[in-house]
Amino acid sequence: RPPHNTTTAKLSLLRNNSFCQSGLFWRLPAKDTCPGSILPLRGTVYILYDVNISEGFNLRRDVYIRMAVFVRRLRRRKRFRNVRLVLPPWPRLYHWHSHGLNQSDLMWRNFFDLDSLRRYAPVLDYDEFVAEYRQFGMPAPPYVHVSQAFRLTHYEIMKEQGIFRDKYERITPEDSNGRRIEACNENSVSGGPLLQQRLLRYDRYHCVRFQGSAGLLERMLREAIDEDTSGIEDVDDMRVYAVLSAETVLHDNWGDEHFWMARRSMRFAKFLNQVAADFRLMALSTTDTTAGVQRPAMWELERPKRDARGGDYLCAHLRRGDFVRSRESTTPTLKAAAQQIKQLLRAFNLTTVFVASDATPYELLELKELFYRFRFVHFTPESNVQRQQLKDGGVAIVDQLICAYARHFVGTYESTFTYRIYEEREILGFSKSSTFNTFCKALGGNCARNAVWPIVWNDEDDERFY
Ligand SMILES: C[C@@H]1O[C@H](OP(=O)(O)OP(=O)(O)OC[C@H]2O[C@@H](n3cnc4c(=O)[nH]c(N)nc43)[C@H](O)[C@@H]2O)[C@@H](O)[C@H](O)[C@@H]1O
Repeated sequence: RPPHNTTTAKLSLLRNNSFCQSGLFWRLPAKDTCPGSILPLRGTVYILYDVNISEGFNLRRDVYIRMAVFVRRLRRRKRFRNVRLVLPPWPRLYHWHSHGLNQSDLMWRNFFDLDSLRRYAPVLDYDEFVAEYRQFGMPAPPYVHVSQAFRLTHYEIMKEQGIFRDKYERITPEDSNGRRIEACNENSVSGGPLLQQRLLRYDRYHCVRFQGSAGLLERMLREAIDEDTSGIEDVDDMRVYAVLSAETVLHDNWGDEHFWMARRSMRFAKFLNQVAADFRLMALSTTDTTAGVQRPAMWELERPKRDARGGDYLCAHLRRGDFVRSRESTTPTLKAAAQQIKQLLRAFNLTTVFVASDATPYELLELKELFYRFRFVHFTPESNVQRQQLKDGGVAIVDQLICAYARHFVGTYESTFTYRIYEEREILGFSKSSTFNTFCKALGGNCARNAVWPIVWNDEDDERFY
């Protein structure tokens, strides 16, 4: 796709612009010729981002946190006071196997409560962004003009004289031996398919070696804004930038109070919570009250607690799929997993196990047969209508929400799916011992355990941290 020429774009917009006839559409227009709704958008910087195409749902959630913490902080800077983070449409993910479902280009509101996200950081779903952007007077497609797109890639050698320094540099698509650097291929979707969006064009594409935390992105964006600014007359223009392979960016401070505030703001969409609550009630006789969990209407009202009891069931997250082959040495067989679950059920005097898994239906049947003296519960959508509504991503979230309310939880070694359940239980107020548990390869083995990253609270006004 050829880069779009900015000047041509500006001129054609000027000709067609029915809203803002007083000047270039992204400048502050005269009050009498433009809709009042766009005046507060003066100087907006829209940051679009996307993630490596092969990453799964739960790592993507972590990348969101890095970006959300970053833009919330960035808002403090004068040039970025109107910054917006544009949420990348979910492409069809590698793990979403179901057929007959519309699973590409999904908006975040299919999975998350956007109002809740927005009370932490200024975010827009992609279609909201396009609608907002069009108010600037874009009369016809392509509506969105990204002035610079940055495809991030790692440095080949991370340490200089043994030291890991924050740094970035724009590079050419070939290495010093003239070999093409695949990550720099402008037509590749490996950094995320964002630039393929039908209504979007970009002007300049940079391949960037990047090493450092989200704070370093500010420098990269400032440099871009400086390049795009010719003088006093366009210093406050609206700008759009895109960052691809944003998983390259590290957390400013992983696991601190900012991480946890952003994480707590990631409440799931209300209808997913309802499906999970109905299932917990009907299949597991569990309510918020009987489980003793905290879940105020707003995440800001949550407070530290450690006395959640959980429903009368144990939850096991048993990762199968690619883990069976790629992590063979740490992933238990079905039989070994069943042995470990049964030992835990006896230890906690429970009779019901809820299993969350990406196992095939055949594997699930095989597993169920190993629990003939216990109750084996697994969630599947109750109807085709519900399956269409939830999609594979929603089913996985319902699984997580059921595990989050269990008396005891055990998860899979090095699965981000398991880690997100740990976090949810930390927020809900469970004891660490009921949460941070990991399957071993075999019963009784001395095995590697997942890291324990407990929640960090700040119950005072968070403004003082900036
Ligand atoms: C090593 C890496 O691990 C990463 O997996 P990992 O961290 O477990 O976790 P995720 O990145 O979320 O990817 C696993 C995906 O598999 C499905 N899945 C896994 N467990 C369950 C479950 O209990 N219930 C349901 N309904 N679905 C499940 C779901 O679509 C989920 O997003 C992968 O994303 C990478 O591709 C790579 O394999």
